[in-house]
Amino acid sequence: MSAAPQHKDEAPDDSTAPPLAIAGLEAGYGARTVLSGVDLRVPSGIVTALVGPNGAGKTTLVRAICGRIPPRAGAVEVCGAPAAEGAARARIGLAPQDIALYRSLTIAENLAIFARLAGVDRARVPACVAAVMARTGVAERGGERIDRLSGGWQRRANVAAALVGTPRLLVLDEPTVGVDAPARADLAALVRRLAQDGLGILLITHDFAFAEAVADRVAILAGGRIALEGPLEALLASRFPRRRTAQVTFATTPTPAGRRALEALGLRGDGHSEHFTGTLEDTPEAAGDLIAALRAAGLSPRTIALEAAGLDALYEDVTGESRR
Ligand SMILES: Nc1ncnc2c1ncn2[C@@H]1O[C@H](COP(=O)(O)OP(=O)(O)OP(=O)(O)O)[C@@H](O)[C@H]1O
Repeated sequence: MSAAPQHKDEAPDDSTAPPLAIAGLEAGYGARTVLSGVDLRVPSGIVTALVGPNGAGKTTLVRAICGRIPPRAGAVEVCGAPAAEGAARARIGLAPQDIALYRSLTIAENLAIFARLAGVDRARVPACVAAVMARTGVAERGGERIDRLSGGWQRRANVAAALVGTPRLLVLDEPTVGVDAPARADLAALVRRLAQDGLGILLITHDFAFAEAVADRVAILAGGRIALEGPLEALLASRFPRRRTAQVTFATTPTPAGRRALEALGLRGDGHSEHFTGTLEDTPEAAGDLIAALRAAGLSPRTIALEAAGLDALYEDVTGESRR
């Protein structure tokens, strides 16, 4: 990361401190407590994916990180500074879920505005814009209006805007919304590159495939705290040793009796869907045994897949919510 101060608010930070350190955070609104003891650390060069059910408090956590709501207890530090302080805010780049760009302006024009807002000296704005465009790979579209760009390019531009102040912590809030498959791969490569550059990255997402593709670590927010955190592979190995995820789909929603039979086999759906998931012992007979058990229950699935357990299995195990 560039160490040269680029703008007036850029206070020197404690470069040995992690980009983000949250300890015992309690936060909420009025009488409502949303976060009740969140501990989370995002080191430099690491992508941490934060997942959690709707309403778990992910947005509230982002607000606390950006210093927009004060901790009721505990601490949120960005590069060693309390989140409410200017030195912390100057070190955070937030790419919000809603694209935060002027739609009728070009990428370069947007970045120039954000650079000025971040306090970059007028004379240094063109160099800053060029550097950010090169870093995020948007230079080839720099002269195009935001509203003429695809979802993928808009998301990239949104990330570029978050980087104009040379942050050490990048917060990506649902960066794959509206992005098609090829552009998702490009976005994943960009996120990995930014982490390799040394940024600490907090990725808030419902897109588990993207999280699995880019994250070094995952954190599951549930019940007001981080219920589980660590490298995905290690978490899977400890939670599901020799387990496989079973995905079973039906042409139509099974009857209540069929659903009860599926539940007895350890397969859960969301109540309305044709998709059921569960985890099974990873044995050579697992597939055959499952097919036989489904037949015995009078169920004829359209597809059956046995996969290595992934983030969705972990999420379901921790939150009790099915992702399918
Ligand atoms: N400004 C607010 N005032 C009062 N309550 C709020 C406010 N913002 C959020 N909440 C409540 O706090 C809880 C957590 O909301 P939050 O938006 O942080 O969850 P989330 O995990 O981001 O959800 P989603 O995945 O649906 O975006 C919810 O019950 C929500 O209704």
